[in-house]
Amino acid sequence: MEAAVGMGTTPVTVITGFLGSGKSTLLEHVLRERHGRRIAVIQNELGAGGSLPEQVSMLNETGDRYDEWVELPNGCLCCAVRDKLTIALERLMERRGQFEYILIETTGVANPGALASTFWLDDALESPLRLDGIVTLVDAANVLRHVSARSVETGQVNEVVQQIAYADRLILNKCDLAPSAERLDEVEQTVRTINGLAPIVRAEYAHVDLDAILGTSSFQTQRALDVGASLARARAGVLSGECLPCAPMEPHGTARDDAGSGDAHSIRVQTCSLRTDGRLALEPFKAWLCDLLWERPTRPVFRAKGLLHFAGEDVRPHALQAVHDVWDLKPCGPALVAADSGGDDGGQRGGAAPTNWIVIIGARVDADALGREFRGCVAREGNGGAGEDGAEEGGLGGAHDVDVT
Ligand SMILES: Nc1nc2c(ncn2[C@@H]2O[C@H](COP(=O)(O)OP(=O)(O)OP(=O)(O)O)[C@@H](O)[C@H]2O)c(=O)[nH]1
Repeated sequence: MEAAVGMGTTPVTVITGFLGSGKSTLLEHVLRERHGRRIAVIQNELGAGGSLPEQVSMLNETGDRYDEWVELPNGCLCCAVRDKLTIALERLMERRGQFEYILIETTGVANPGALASTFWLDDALESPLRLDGIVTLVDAANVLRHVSARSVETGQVNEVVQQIAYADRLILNKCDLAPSAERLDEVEQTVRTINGLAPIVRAEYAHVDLDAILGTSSFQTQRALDVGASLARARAGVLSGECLPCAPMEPHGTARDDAGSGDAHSIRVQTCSLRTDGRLALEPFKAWLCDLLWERPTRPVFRAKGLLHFAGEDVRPHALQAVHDVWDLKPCGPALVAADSGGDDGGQRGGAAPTNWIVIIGARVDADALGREFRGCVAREGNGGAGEDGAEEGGLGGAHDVDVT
């Protein structure tokens, strides 16, 4: 890794990539490695706006947490909360001596070009900060379907393509989920046609050599402007079918991001955050989840995360992670400490009823219906919840038709 910060500027690396591609996994890898740097992290997640994303992504099995964590409010960094990003960066700069590097994790639908411009458009940030590079995670298991999603009416370039096009470094992640080496080569070739310049590193669980992504001084303003111009021409149809094999998007058209900022995201991504108190019945919850992820093609779910509590022996909170049709459920953090009620508590073994959270990101999300269904999973007499065993040790998971097409 490059040793110098250079002329007193603090380098910033932007970590981007579509929903579930492995950004938080990379962040955890970076923060756990012995790299000798004090790193401040700015995290921006779509969804709850409360503490759920932080709990899910940053609590490990022993309940460790990281310091120097700045969480931005709900909304996307590239548009709705861009001003908040500027303020967060300015605040961090007041504590400059306490860290040497800044990492920004964007939402899965951010446009890194809009984000990068923050660094040359804001005078207050331009001199103390230096955008070192944009690192884009590419989900080897899902990227082909993402880049080929089409919208004949709009001809829009989608977020996945933008994120790949603007990258200074590309991580082809989730290589373990590719069905064959040939398919992986095909995925890499497709990525290469969108961005022919950025080095590509293949990875599993975002395990990469940090020298390949940090301190690379790889960001160039002129290249970012050129990429922006190419994408704009592709959007206008000029480059359709030439440089970017991607231009069109899904038939459900252009959508404004949830926060209604005025910056259009091309994928109609909607987010809903659900919560319910009590302990959930494991089997009904699993059945609902599988139905949600696998059986509703007209309302696809791209991503779900949750912090859940089940009835049964294992009273530890469980983190749910789902990306398209693959999901897993693992214990995270210590069990809630509460006095055992001793009697019939409707499956609330472990004492006071805990709160379950789930964030669902998808298309045509019907929050009311999902809320009812989620609440229906609370353990009670008759749905197998009260008194049944909880999640198995080591976690549960599911995969359905995991294909790269
Ligand atoms: N099999 C497999 N799973 C992975 C890999 N990398 C990450 N995951 C899993 O994929 C899920 C999503 O990973 P995250 O790191 O949370 O993805 P993200 O890009 O931060 O997600 P969003 O912030 O919601 O966009 C988690 O369950 C990870 O454990 C990988 O290389 N292989």
